[in-house]
Amino acid sequence: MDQPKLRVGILGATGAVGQKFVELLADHPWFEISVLAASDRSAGKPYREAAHWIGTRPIPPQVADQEVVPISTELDCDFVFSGLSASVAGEIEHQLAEAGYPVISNARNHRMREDVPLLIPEINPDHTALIERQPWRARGGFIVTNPNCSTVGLVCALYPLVKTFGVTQVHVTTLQALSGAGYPGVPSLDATANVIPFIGGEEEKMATEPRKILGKLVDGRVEPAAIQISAQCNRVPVLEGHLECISVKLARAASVEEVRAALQTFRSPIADLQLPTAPDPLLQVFDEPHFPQPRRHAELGRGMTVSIGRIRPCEVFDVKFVALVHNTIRGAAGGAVLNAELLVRQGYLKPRRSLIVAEA
Ligand SMILES: NC(=O)C1=CN([C@@H]2O[C@H](COP(=O)(O)OP(=O)(O)OC[C@H]3O[C@@H](n4cnc5c(N)ncnc54)[C@H](OP(=O)(O)O)[C@@H]3O)[C@@H](O)[C@H]2O)C=CC1
Ligand SMILES: N[C@@H](CC(=O)OP(=O)(O)O)C(=O)O
Repeated sequence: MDQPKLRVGILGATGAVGQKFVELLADHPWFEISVLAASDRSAGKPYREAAHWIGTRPIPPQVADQEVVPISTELDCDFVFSGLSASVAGEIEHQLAEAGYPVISNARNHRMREDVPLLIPEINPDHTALIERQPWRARGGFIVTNPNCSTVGLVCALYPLVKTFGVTQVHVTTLQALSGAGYPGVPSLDATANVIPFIGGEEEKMATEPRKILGKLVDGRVEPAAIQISAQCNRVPVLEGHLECISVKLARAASVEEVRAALQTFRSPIADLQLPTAPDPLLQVFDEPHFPQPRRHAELGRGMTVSIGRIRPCEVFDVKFVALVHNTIRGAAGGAVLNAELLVRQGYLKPRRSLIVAEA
């Protein structure tokens, strides 16, 4: 890109997802970190003191001593990424959009709002048109969200089948990593050598979010896809990577080989946009019967690839397989960064100063 880097703020920069944003944005070719914002507990401290750093690489040196600031409507940046706790994200993101900031959010609060895109660039890049219906648009502000981490893996795996054969019913059972619960997350006495068969709100999100993402944009509104989804969600003692066992009823009959071919040959509609964070290919299909595995494959495509394996006939529906998604990269910070890259290419993200000058 032949223009200066856009200056970004990270809301919730000290949290588990905020730290992933810091890692992914430290050397980003289009964006530079300008603001690190968190709660009053962290404000005023250097980032290395405020964040309990859980990354496996050191804190990027350019932000280690940067002061964490409180969240306000006068942040010195062109747009913000939100990795805020859902307990506060709804109100804060709303205020920032109202103040004219584009908000690229990872939190659940605004995902199902009618005028907010629930975006996976490889699946529904056209849904960004919803931005034009948002009440904050005239002042330059808007909100775009990315889906729940398990939803992302499910929808990426389903999309080629939806396009090629149609899908009517889905049953999915998840095995979700501990990092999905943030830090410090699940108590060690619950998590160690154990499985917890409940993640609050997760099954409801998996049943509803895919219908919006796979929905069609008609007269500026999303008509949800008519797919029935039943989800069962479990927390397992894995660090990163949600594994999902998926059974699918197709709208028209297809052999396992046809299903495999649809997944293997899927080409993303944004493949030619050369977005820095987009994986190529989006889907990695394994033939080995014991793949994909979280420890071995979650990092594929720098954590942005969705891996698929064990494609076989289903005795109840038509076909079943396993999918793996990196929950804090593709399912969280990396997904949001890719959303922002698409918004740059579509002309929605620009230097904020130029908008303010144009308004004056
Ligand atoms: N972990 C994951 O895999 C995924 C998480 N998400 C979502 O991403 C968001 C962040 O999750 P995660 O990083 O795990 O959560 P954490 O609890 O680790 O981090 C929460 C962040 O929010 C900040 N915060 C909390 N209260 C306030 C407040 N009153 N004002 C300003 N900032 C505040 C915290 O700042 P401070 O440190 O100062 O308290 C911290 O930076 C959540 O909405 C979560 O649901 C989505 C998909 C996947
Ligand atoms: N619930 C997810 C993480 C999460 O916070 O999801 P959401 O952003 O949809 O609330 C997990 O535990 O793995």
